[in-house]
Amino acid sequence: MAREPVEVAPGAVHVPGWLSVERQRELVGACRAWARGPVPMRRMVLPGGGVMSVRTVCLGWHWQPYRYSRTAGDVNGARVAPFPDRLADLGRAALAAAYGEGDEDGGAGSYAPDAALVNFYDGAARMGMHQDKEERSGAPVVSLSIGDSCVFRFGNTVSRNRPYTDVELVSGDLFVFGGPSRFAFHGVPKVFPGTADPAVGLRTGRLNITLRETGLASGPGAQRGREWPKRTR
Ligand SMILES: O=C(O)CCC(=O)C(=O)O
Ligand SMILES: [Fe+2]
Repeated sequence: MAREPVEVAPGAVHVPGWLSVERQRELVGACRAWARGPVPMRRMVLPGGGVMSVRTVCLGWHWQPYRYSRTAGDVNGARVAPFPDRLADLGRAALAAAYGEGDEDGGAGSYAPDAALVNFYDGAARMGMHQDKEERSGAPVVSLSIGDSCVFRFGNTVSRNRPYTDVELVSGDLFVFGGPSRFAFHGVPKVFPGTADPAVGLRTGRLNITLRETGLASGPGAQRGREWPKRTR
């Protein structure tokens, strides 16, 4: 059962226990398939040559530090898998759960995510404080967590330093950041290995799926990001 949403910062909402165990199992199965390709899940290489500890595969648009493209020039040159409609539906439901918004323009019903990053963390993986800022849309980011619990550090829009709030994200939790928090720094300083419920189908590790509106393509939904706060940085 979903517990009450908690507003961690203005526009940043944690909804514990939002995904049912069945839905989590389904997503774990889907992530296994997405991880195989056409662009395989891999550790991203940063422009300075460092290699991320998290493994990532993208849907809809390929993200590599620090831009989106349709093809994965940094992996195998293949075009990324299309963005699945059911993830867009899940994104709209997530926004409604976090913000309680309906079908009005700019509300949950008009959310049209077109890119997903699927991240896998083993027990030693971390993600440093960063902003999700390659999107041209100011629409919220929807984040779903499955498997091992972690510390999710949610900060401010000015720097990667304090003030920030550490939130424990548990399997099934939803976290949405939009509005004034859309371009806040955030990261994952710690994963707790072995804390996952085996019923979700992940023996070890943590999966995180973020849904984003890139604002990059023309077509339905492309202008909807205008309804959300414009990025300022
Ligand atoms: O793993 C998480 O909870 C956050 C992932 C994230 O920030 C990202 O993919 O940009
Ligand atoms: Fe992020």
